[in-house]
Amino acid sequence: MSATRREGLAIIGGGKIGEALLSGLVRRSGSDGIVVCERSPERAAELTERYGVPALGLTEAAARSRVLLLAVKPQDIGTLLGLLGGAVDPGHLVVSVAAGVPTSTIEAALPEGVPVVRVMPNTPALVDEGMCVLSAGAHADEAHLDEAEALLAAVGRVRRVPESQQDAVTALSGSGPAYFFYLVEAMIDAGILLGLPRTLAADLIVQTALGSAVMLRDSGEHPVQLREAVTSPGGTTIAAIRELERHGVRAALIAAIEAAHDRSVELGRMQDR
Ligand SMILES: NC(=O)C1=CN([C@@H]2O[C@H](COP(=O)(O)OP(=O)(O)OC[C@H]3O[C@@H](n4cnc5c(N)ncnc54)[C@H](OP(=O)(O)O)[C@@H]3O)[C@@H](O)[C@H]2O)C=CC1
Ligand SMILES: O=C(O)[C@@H]1CCC=N1
Repeated sequence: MSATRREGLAIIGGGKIGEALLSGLVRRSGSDGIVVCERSPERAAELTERYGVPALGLTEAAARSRVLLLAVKPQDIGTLLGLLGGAVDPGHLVVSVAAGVPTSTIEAALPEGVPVVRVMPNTPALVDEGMCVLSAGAHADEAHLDEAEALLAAVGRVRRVPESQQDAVTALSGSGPAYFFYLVEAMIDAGILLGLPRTLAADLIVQTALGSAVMLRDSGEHPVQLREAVTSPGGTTIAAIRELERHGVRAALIAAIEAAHDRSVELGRMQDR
C-alpha cells in the first residue's frame, strides 16, 4: 500500500506515555483517525471511554493507519515487532518512543525500507508542555521527520538530534520530569519539617517551581545569574546553598543523569541479543 493511500495514527501501547501523547493529540485535533492497541482489554476499554478512540488489534490497526507509534517498554519491543512485522510496509511511518532502542534494531525486525523515527518524549505532554526529540533512522527522510514533528508539536516543543545523542536526551528530558518531581517532594518534606501544613508547603513549592521555570525559559538569563539574584550577601539562600554543596547535590545530579544515560545504552544493547 502506498504512503498516499493510508492516513491516521495507531498508538501501540497505551500506558503512561502512550496516554500522555494520546490525550494531547485528542485535545488538539479530536479523536478522528486515531486508534489504540493495548495488550490489556481493560486498559483498552478505559482509553476508548476516556478519549473516544477505538481499540483495535495490531493487524487491523496497522492496515488502517499511516503512522504506527510504538509506546511499549523496551523489554517488550522485540515481541511487538515480531507480532507486527508482516503487517508493516514502507508506506507506513514507524515512530518509536522506546528508551534506548536504536532505529537499526527496529528496522532489522521489519520489512526492508520501512521508515523509522526514534522519539524521546516526556510526560508534560499531558499538559501540552512536552519536550519531544526526534532522530531519523536509515529509511526516514526529511519529509518523514516533518510528519513526525507535525504530529508531536501538538503536545509541546520538538527538536531534532543525531541518533547518537538520544541516550543523553533520554537521561535529560525523557527522565527529567522525575528529577523535578523528586526535588519538589523533598522541598515539601522540608516545609513539613519546619511545621507548615502539607497543603501550604505544596502550594508554595509548586508555584515557586512554576515561576522559576518560566524565568528560566523567558528571561534570557543564565541559571547562575537567576540564582545569584536570589542569593543576598549574608542571607538565607547562601546558607542553604552551602548545605547543598556540602552534601554533594550537584555531583549527585550529574551522577544520576549519567546513570540514566548508561541504562538507556544498556536497554538498547539488550535488544540486540
Ligand atoms: N513514561 C515516560 O515518561 C516515558 C516513557 N518512554 C518510553 O515509552 C515506552 C512506554 O513507557 P511507559 O508508558 O512508561 O510504560 P507502560 O508500561 O506504562 O506502558 C506500556 C504499555 O504497552 C502495553 N503493551 C506491551 N506490549 C504490547 C503489545 N504487544 N501490544 C499492545 N500493547 C502492549 C503494556 O501493557 P501491559 O501493562 O500489559 O504490559 C502497557 O500498557 C517505553 O519504551 C519507555 O522507554 C519514553 C519517554 C518517557
Ligand atoms: O524510565 C524510563 O525508562 C522511561 C524513559 C524515559 C522516561 N521514562
